[in-house]
Amino acid sequence: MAATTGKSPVSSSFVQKLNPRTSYCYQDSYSTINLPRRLRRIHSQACNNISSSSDQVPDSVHKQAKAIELQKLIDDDSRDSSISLPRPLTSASLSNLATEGSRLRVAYQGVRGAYSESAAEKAYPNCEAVPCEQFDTAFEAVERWLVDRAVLPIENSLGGSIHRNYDLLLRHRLHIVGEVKLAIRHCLLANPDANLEELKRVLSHPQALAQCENTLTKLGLVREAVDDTAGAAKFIAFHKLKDAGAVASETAARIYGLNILARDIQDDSDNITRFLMLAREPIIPGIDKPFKTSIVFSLEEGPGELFKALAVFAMRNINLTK
Ligand SMILES: O=C(O)C(=O)C[C@]1(C(=O)O)C=C[C@@H](O)C=C1
Repeated sequence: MAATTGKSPVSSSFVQKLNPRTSYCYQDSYSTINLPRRLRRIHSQACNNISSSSDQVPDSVHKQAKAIELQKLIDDDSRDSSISLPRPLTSASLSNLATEGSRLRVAYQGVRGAYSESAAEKAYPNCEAVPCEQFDTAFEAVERWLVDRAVLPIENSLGGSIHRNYDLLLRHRLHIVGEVKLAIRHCLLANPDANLEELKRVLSHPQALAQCENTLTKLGLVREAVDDTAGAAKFIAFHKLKDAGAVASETAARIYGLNILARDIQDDSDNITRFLMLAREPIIPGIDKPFKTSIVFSLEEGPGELFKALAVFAMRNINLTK
């Protein structure tokens, strides 16, 4: 499918155009009547078939046939209780997916060479990382079954929590199924015919610019925020800019043919970003190993409300972490 080639970022308008009929079938059956997984799949096929019905046969005949077919499936399904519930991913099935070499498709925000792409590859070593223009597009790509997972940077050791991305988790209905920590080692990149003295400005993701605050101030460069680090590298390469550099990874330098003017320019050598892996279905925690569960809740205003809420965890010896 064009959206999964990994060559160019997926835009939200592109996601809209992709076979909306099939996607709606999945979505409708999932959210409104909560059909088991097997039925959901077949329900979408039924929708496709209806769309390609031949001209000679009256529509009512097709609809009746589909109704009978669907009723038979529901009857069959209710006889077999083992398949009558949606089947969430288990931790075992997840690790199989990663090691069997099946190419899991993982959406990330940015272009080739972004740190999120490296995070996707670290979490799922054999995956096909799918670049998306915006985070919303990456989420939507999972929700519409175009990809299997999305990657989301959530916290950085220097910059702290990425609040905008926490909000995205609330706006969408995806589940956190894993996390990876990635050491972020920023480079100052420039076109081969540019040199440090000529640089006046530097482009990058706002988080990356903030992580290199000291170095960039010392160099006296004007900061310009763009969507992702690799996008900045691509931009200065494409426009052959001589007065602008980019803060991005060594991988981005290689992909876009840029020179590395300085390495490890982040303010702290221990610069770690934590990324979440998101899926349509949750993992049901087992008892074989410790699991981390994320909870979001709000409280009434009042003395001791937070204390009382946190006591619920303390009394059950549950460790709280970020
Ligand atoms: O721009 C990128 O390359 C990203 O993957 C995004 C991002 C972020 O949002 O924090 C990821 C890691 C670094 O902390 C800097 C930028």
